[in-house]
Amino acid sequence: MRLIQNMSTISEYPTPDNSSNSVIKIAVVGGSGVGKTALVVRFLTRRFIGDYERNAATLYSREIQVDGEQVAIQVQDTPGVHVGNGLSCQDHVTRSIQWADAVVLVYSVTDSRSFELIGQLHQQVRVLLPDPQVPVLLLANKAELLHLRQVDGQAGPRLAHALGVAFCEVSASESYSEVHRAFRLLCKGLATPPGTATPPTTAPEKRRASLMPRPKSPNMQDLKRRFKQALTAKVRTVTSV
Ligand SMILES: Nc1nc2c(ncn2[C@@H]2O[C@H](COP(=O)(O)OP(=O)(O)OP(=O)(O)O)[C@@H](O)[C@H]2O)c(=O)[nH]1
Repeated sequence: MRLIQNMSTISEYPTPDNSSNSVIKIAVVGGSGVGKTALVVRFLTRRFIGDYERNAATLYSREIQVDGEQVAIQVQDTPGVHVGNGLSCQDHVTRSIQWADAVVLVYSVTDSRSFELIGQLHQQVRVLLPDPQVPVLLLANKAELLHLRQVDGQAGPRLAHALGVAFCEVSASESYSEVHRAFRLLCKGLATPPGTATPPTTAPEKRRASLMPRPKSPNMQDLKRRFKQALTAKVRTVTSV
């Protein structure tokens, strides 16, 4: 991986529990050569760099603005997966997904096999991150290569709808704004509104949980009443024997 200015590459792999609670963690997964690195670099630096070595899993860190708020994000660019006996790179992908607050599933519109992988990858995401509130984005890349298109323009939105995830079609090479919009869409729901920042001691799971609807708090009076009723019923049963 060449050195990219204005962006810190932290390490090959994130340690799941030591990152700050105020960081949004995004895992980018998909088939090989679909443009994962190009997309991440485009999003974080605005630049398209066309030539990368094969990705061996790189974690990028950056601060971005989401709705006027400065948000720290970490993006895990994972190695491409292949279909064989199951998915290869399973371990890398598994660890990245487990670590993430949000997931981007990438395919290239010029590669139908990368599209066919999405179903399995999504299944893996839902097993590893069963909370339905975890944002997942299906991202179709290389949209400008019209003459090489293998995946129909309607197939992506249809699949996204069936999986219950967001969808964007972009070209990392042609458009920074499309890529930026797609990632922002993902970050939007995760950015903590001003004045409601969670204390840094809170575990990352708690922040995710805070996005879920809270169960109604139990009414103590009602609980006492129900407890009393249950006891009375038991006493009645015992005395009637
Ligand atoms: N024409 C075009 N080429 C792109 C686009 N995005 C990426 N590419 C090219 O696709 C190739 C693969 O891009 P990468 O970003 O390395 O893909 P990757 O998914 O990270 O690949 P792995 O490291 O093998 O997992 C490179 O030659 C990129 O220049 C795009 O939007 N349009």
